[in-house]
Amino acid sequence: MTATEQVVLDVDGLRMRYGATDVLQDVTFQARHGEVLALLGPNGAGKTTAIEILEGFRMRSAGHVEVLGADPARGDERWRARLGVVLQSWRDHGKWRVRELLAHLGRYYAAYGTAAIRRPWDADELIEAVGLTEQAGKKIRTLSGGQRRRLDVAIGIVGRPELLFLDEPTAAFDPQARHEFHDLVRGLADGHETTIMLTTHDLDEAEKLADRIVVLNGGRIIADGTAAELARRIAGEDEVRWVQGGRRHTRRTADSTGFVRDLFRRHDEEIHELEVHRASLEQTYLALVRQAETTTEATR
Ligand SMILES: Nc1ncnc2c1ncn2[C@@H]1O[C@H](COP(=O)(O)OP(=O)(O)OP(=O)(O)O)[C@@H](O)[C@H]1O
Repeated sequence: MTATEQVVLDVDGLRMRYGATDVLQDVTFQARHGEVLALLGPNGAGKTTAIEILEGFRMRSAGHVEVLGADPARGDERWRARLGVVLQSWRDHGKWRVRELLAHLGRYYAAYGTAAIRRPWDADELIEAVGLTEQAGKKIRTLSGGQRRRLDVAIGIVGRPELLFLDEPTAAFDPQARHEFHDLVRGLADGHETTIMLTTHDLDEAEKLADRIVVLNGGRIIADGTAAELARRIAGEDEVRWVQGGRRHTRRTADSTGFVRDLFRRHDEEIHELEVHRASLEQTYLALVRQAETTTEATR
């Protein structure tokens, strides 16, 4: 098995029940090594509950869950050192300086380094990777909201996690910080082969970052696939536009990649201004949730 085929997260028939209410029912999905998976869903859908179960912070009611080869309910320190978690903003240690705190927290991971993964991440390299070089010597309480969030991410990855959980990572970011953060996350997945599971309400972010999208609604998975696959489920077809011989053409197709490949094979340099449009993830997501809610109401 190659590294990229390796299943890092394996969830099968997960159920979580509070009293008489199931807040997660029959949740089944997997994530493979180096994948970025976005978990989407309306408020109260069960995202935080699911993630806390995967992180080993909450006991499930039923189902099979395997994270980095272990049951999170029984994960030991060595297992935990391979996970990274970015939750709310780091509010403690306001008097600590950025480099000092990261070097301090990093020391915990030194015992868990392997031949393949040197732990922890060198504090200065990490600070540069998250774009805090100018703030390295500053006290944490003097950082802006966006800088503090970058520090949260740095704290989450200082142990070079193999699997990283990000809970609404860019909620307080300005557009530039968001853009840089997206590059950082893609770099972690592509360059460092970190598997990432993130929750977000920002559908542009999910579309940009995620290799795969899982949509939860009312505790059940209502969709699982790439943004393009989900869009096709709803919209059915992509729209391809191009200019050929001075004329504008438009075609709807369920296989835009195959259509474009064929178009170039047949007409090659005659093709100009090619565009492929598919339903935005936002349109798709809203349609999926609406569809799921209509079905639930009909079966009530
Ligand atoms: N300890 C608890 N006891 C009882 N019910 C709970 C508990 N924790 C969460 N719930 C319920 O479980 C459901 C799922 O909550 P959860 O926080 O997982 O949703 P979410 O998708 O993360 O929502 P949001 O987008 O608002 O953060 C909600 O109806 C919530 O009220």
